[in-house]
Amino acid sequence: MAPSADTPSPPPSPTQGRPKILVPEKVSSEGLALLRTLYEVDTRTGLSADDILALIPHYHGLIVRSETKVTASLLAAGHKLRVVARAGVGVDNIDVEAATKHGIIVVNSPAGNIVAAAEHTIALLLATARNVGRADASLKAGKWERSKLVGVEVGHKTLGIIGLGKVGMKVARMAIGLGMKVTALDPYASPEVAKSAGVSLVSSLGDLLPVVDFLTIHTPLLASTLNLLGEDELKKMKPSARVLNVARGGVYNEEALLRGLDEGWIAGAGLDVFTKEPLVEGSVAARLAAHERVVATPHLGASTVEAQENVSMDVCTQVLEILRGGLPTAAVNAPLILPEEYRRLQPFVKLVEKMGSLYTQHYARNSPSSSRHFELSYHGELAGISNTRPLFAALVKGLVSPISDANVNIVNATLITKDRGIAIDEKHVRGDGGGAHASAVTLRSFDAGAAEEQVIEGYVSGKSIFISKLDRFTANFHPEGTLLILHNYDEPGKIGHVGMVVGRHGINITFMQVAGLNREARAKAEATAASSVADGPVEGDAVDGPAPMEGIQLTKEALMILGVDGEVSPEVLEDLRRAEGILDVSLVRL
Ligand SMILES: NC(=O)c1ccc[n+]([C@@H]2O[C@H](COP(=O)([O-])OP(=O)(O)OC[C@H]3O[C@@H](n4cnc5c(N)ncnc54)[C@H](O)[C@@H]3O)[C@@H](O)[C@H]2O)c1
Ligand SMILES: O=C(O)[C@H](O)COP(=O)(O)O
Repeated sequence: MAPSADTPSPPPSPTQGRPKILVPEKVSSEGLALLRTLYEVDTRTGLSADDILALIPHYHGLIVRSETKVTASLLAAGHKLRVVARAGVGVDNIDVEAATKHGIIVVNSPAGNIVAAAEHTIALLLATARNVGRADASLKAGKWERSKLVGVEVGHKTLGIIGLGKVGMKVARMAIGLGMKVTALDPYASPEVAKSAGVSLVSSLGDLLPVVDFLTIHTPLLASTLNLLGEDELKKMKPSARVLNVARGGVYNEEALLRGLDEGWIAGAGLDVFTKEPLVEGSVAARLAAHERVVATPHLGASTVEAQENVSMDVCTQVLEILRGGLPTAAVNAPLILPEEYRRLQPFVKLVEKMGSLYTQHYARNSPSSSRHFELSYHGELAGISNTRPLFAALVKGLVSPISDANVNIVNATLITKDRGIAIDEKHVRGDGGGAHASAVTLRSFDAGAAEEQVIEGYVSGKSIFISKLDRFTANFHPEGTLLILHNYDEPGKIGHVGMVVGRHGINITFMQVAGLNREARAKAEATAASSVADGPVEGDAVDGPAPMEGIQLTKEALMILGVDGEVSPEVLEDLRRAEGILDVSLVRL
């Protein structure tokens, strides 16, 4: 696309064959100096979106922070573009899918600004506690308002953290250093790591919200975290509580937070991020930032000299490598599958990713203490494949995608397992012929705390993927769409009752399947039932887990798998869990 007459002219020095990199935001000079040894680097801040669109056809690399919107049309206009680098973590301003489509690599710096974000959270914590912003403004206005600006101490108070990942854990350690008690909610955090840091973990918002004096959020913005804290949740907190957000705008519902501050259900807020940045005059976000009980900063979490040097070095090193044909260390969209392996492995990659996601949503929900040791076994023809790297990466992607916005690929999969304390062994089971199928995959999770290992088995038929086993149950369903998985006693009337509950909430069932106990489990259950009938109950016997209604019903357990259309609210799940004979219910989005 040729630049139009009213757009800025291309960079002054005509290229002498050296690749060119456009930097339209403030990026630390350390990394840029490294790039200048080999390439032509143009730092041009203050450009409009149209300016960048007009200039982009001349550039091989683009380095941005969170302000530049790297849209599909900008990427399409970048005929020479080979890499887009995000000097920071979040890539929500980049259309990664469009970049992948155009073969443009997107890289970021996953860890360069963690300390900066955590320190900024602590700065907002203390500023909200001691009215630092208001006091400063009042003094600058020539006032001396000591009695109006009395604050509260943070020492001995309870800080609630939602999301105990890289930033959350750093905040926890700093807060403990300030003498605070720290309680966190993160269903996927390691209890061992939390315990060793002195953080107590709770398993629901209901357990967290009423007890905290301060609340801070450190999750990514995902479908599951958007509006995580609305009116109902904020009203569960002490009216003296203060809330912080240095993660992403949208995790607190901004309208509810504004009302909470106006009506006094919440005492104050420290906000660094907003749903729309920069703020739009008159918007709810702008009214929040202007509120007298809010200390607000313009997305400064990562804005320290040190963090900017870190992220600049991280991404510039990668841009340097990519433009000379090397590999990035933190690629956001490196292909999960290499072209030559694509045709052969593609359906299995899809299957294994779904198995990982099914594991996290169906099992990890109930056993956050899982030691996260997995075994991925390949059976039949698949056992003969030597490069299973895409399958390994697909499992990691499936395991973490329901809880993280990390873009897992063959380049960063191992790094992500290390970061998250996940151990995966791969096993090639040659000679078993894949059972009933030409090739099959088994995922086992070993959990030191649980009585049994957890097993998911799957296979591919043509281009379709199927789950054939979930623990002791033999199944045969497509792991796709929204599923409700119910563990229940297999009794007459159960299906009708479940259908009624779901129908009452206006949810349409697209398919339903009952998965019964497999042969081995059934034989075991029958033996247990027979011996319990022969022995009779012994006084004082302890019963672990949900007690069967009668011994013989051990043989009548089943899984009911429902494919559903429409939104499944927590109330639907509660209604289903309350139904007689239902042992457990999980909602899985695949
Ligand atoms: N303001 C800034 O300038 C700035 C700087 C750095 C990072 N960030 C943001 O901070 C956030 C956290 O970054 P990180 O590097 O610590 O990410 P991370 O992936 O290391 O940690 C996120 C944690 O959230 C947990 N989680 C996911 N869904 C959850 C849920 N529904 N309930 C509870 N916990 C849940 C995950 O298990 C994980 O432990 C991201 O949104 C990132 O973009 C902002
Ligand atoms: O995602 C990030 O790294 C932070 O939100 C920082 O964004 P920034 O680089 O625009 O400061």
